[in-house]
Amino acid sequence: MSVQPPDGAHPQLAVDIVDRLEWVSGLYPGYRRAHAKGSCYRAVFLPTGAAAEYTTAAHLQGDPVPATVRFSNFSGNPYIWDRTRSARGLSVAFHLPGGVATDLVSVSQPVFVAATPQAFRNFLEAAEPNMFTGSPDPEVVRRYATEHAEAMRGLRAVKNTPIPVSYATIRYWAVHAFIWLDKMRRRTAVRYRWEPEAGVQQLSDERASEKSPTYLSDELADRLASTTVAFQLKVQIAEPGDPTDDCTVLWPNDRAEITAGRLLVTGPVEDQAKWDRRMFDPTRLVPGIELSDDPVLRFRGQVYSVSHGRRTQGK
Ligand code: HEM
Repeated sequence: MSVQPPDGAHPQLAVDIVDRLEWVSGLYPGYRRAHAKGSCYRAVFLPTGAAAEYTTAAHLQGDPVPATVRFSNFSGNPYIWDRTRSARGLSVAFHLPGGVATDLVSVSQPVFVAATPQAFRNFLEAAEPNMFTGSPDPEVVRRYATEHAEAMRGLRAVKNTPIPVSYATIRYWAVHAFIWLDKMRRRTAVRYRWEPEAGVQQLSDERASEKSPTYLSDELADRLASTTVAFQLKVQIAEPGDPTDDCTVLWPNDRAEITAGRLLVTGPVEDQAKWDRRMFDPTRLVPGIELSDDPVLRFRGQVYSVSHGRRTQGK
């Protein structure tokens, strides 16, 4: 297992961004500074073997792999109502022999709102609540969007995020490009997506208004008692020239795609507190996978460590 070091470390920017996340969502000691509300579940990943042609990564070959997953809501507020229109997360830790793990962290939108860590810092500055109204100043947000045209697709995705029927009826994207390496060290750029086997299902505003503040975890408990919760791991294969360094840009729809495996969620973990403390880190990789040159991806491990450090010290 390796947590790949970033090319350029930005320790001060990571601290600045975590401070700003606290300002935008509020400070909740002991909780993640983003995706604070969530729960962890046992799971198993069943690889199809289709990825083995492109990567030697141990969890993508053929044998079933035990996994732990965490479903979450985007906000840093752990009490946020589930019927809020905002992104949801699906984080997966694949457990390999010898205590090794590799993580895949995904959200319910295909692109991000910033192409660089610095631009995301500027976005948070624009999203800061005005001290008199308690809400972001629409004029400041508009200015950010004008100055960062590349953010428009991500901002639109945030605005139109569906309110899901269930955590099990959402499509989740890992957003960034990753690099797969085969036995000959040949490199292929890929992007991951979890496709829900239950289909994508969302609530109308009227139906959502009837839902309880915790309906997503309640619904998942009921669903797991009576049926299987499953996702297929779809992997888009880049063609030469497809950008790997920009998580605000999609690759064309006609790129080849493989189904790398099936994730079956089986039930809640017994030790919820232990698993919730864990840091799910998109840069925790195994041989056969490398980080792409996406600066946001390379930065995430640093900023997650700052948040993890604070919350595990009860701050
Ligand atoms: C510069 C960009 C980003 C910043 C500053 C940021 C910040 C954070 C922070 C502080 C946490 C809490 C970490 C912890 O305490 O364990 C977090 C969690 C999370 N982030 Fe990000 N994030 C960024 C980009 C992204 C992107 C592009 C995605 C899309 C996949 C994403 C998805 C998630 C998810 C799903 C979680 C919850 C992980 C879990 O279940 O533990 N983030 N983020």
